[in-house]
Amino acid sequence: MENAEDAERPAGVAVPSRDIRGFALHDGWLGSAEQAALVEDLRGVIAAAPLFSPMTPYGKPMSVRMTSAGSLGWVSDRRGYRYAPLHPEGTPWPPIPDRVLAVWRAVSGVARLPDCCLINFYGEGARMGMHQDRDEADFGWPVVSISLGDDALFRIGNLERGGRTESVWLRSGDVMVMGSAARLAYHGVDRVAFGTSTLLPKAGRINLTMRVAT
Ligand SMILES: O=C(O)CCC(=O)C(=O)O
Ligand SMILES: [Fe+2]
Repeated sequence: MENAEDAERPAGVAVPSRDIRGFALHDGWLGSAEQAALVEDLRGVIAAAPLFSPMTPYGKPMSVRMTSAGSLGWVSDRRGYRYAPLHPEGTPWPPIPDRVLAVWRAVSGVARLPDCCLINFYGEGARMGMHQDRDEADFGWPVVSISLGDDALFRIGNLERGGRTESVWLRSGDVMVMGSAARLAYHGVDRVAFGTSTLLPKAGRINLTMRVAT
């Protein structure tokens, strides 16, 4: 028997294992071989579009290093946050790997494909403060997140800054969909438990977020 929530889910879209304030978590979505293949794909992306430390508009470099794949990439500098067609070095971003797009197709529930995959690399001590993802043109599209490597303590807040928050550990292979109620919720990464995974040769964590930016 279908429940109301399943009735709203388009046919063929995976059912999440947990729902935390609208953040739909697919625990362990990717097996270890798929994770390793994704890391190989990302090596190619990073070779073409090297990781860089974005400067916040306040003039402080972010602790997370970033790059992107897709027709647009997310950049930040003294002018602010935005999506740009070129890497800061002046080259186009490489295409989003098919294996990454396959995750979007399986969990996003929408037919349109993302035009940006932001790649975050968390080295030792890196974190991400509470923020909303709101540089996209239309918040009707979900954001799909893939975690690879070390465990991360992900904090979920509210539609306004402040208030009661809830935290969840994201582990290598977890996939999370941030849509509808969760799309504009504040969120951040308090810390990464460095060295908890052996997926990446020098430890650390990679998080991919696929977005429809335009
Ligand atoms: O690293 C994560 O799990 C979240 C990343 C994030 O929120 C972002 O890139 O906007
Ligand atoms: Fe975010």
